Amino acid sequence: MTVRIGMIGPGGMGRAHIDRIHTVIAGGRVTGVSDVVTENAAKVAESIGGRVYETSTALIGDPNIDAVMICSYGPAHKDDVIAAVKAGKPVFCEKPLTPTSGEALEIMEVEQAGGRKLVTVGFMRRFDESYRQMKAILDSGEIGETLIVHNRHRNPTVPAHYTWDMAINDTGIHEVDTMRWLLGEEIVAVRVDKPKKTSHRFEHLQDPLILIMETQSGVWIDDEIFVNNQHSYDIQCEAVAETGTIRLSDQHKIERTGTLGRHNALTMDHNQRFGGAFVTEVQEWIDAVARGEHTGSTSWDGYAAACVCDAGVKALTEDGVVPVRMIDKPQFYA
Ligand SMILES: NC(=O)C1=CN([C@@H]2O[C@H](COP(=O)(O)OP(=O)(O)OC[C@H]3O[C@@H](n4cnc5c(N)ncnc54)[C@H](O)[C@@H]3O)[C@@H](O)[C@H]2O)C=CC1
Ligand SMILES: O=C1[C@@H](O)[C@H](O)[C@@H](O)[C@H](O)[C@H]1O
Repeated sequence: MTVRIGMIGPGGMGRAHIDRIHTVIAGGRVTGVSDVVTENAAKVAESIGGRVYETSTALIGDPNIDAVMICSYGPAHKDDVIAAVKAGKPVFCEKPLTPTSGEALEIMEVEQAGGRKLVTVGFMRRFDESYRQMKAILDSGEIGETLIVHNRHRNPTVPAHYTWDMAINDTGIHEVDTMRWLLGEEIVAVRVDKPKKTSHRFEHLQDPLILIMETQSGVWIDDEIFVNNQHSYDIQCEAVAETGTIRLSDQHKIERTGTLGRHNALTMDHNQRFGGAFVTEVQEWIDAVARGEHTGSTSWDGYAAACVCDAGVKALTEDGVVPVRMIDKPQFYA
């Protein structure tokens, strides 16, 4: 069976997923697209020999679409995720599930009422080989309890429409989810430290910033978020445990040695750095859809991450520690 996928919002991320699905991933094909910019939808549909839909509602409602992939921007996710769930279709939604926790709660309510887990959130770092190796070592207990985790999330630049809160709920949300998964516990409190701002790019951003998080058991996490570093997509993570530390190694693909010394080729974007993780993530989703099962992060994960981000966004405008508020995990997501 080939899973017929309808893609909503084939921009940069959506087109990269289409390319993966049509070249290296087995078992699926994007057969329809919709976009608020209809010319974009038409162009992408033509390039893949697929159908263009006037609206996402029409795409979701078409019985010839088996599953839905949402790659529009965060604030547009909720309505389409809910429509797909109501139509009983598996839906892969790029991160963030929603920028705020209230919207994610609405999704969970509709999903639970339908009685089937249908929503998968695109937190791809869970599928990255190097993060997986870190987690396996920490879970084995061989270096004791984890005490501190240091993270760095750096981008060369971000577009002008990147709003002030996105440093937390669009960028930092990757570390929020990865830390919940890596440590297997919830984050209970956050603080944002605000260093001197870069003179490059946008006045409306606090860039860089340091997001400080604390987990239920007291693990202390820091995350430097710097989205206009002008040089590379630089993701770092180091876990400090009782008798050892583990960190992601440098993510360069090659190293050249010559008269000018030794040089790394740094990754410049998410597709270069996490290409392998995206392939594994989307392959597992398509396989699960074909079997009629759920896989990957749930709406609960999208909700829990959004709760931490809500507190982080508040902490961006206030001094001091902000507690994270979330409901108890429903049995449905256990
Ligand atoms: N996992 C990762 O590392 C990454 C994830 N993303 C996520 O992917 C999503 C898309 O990001 P990009 O592709 O970078 O953005 P983009 O701006 O390149 O593409 C978004 C597309 O969605 C369309 N769109 C916007 N609102 C819509 C609506 N209501 N209905 C239908 N189409 C709509 C736009 O016209 C555009 O074609 C975001 O949720 C973003 O956070 C983006 C980059 C990396
Ligand atoms: O998800 C992503 C973008 O949406 C986000 O805006 C960037 O900051 C991240 O590095 C990238 O992985």
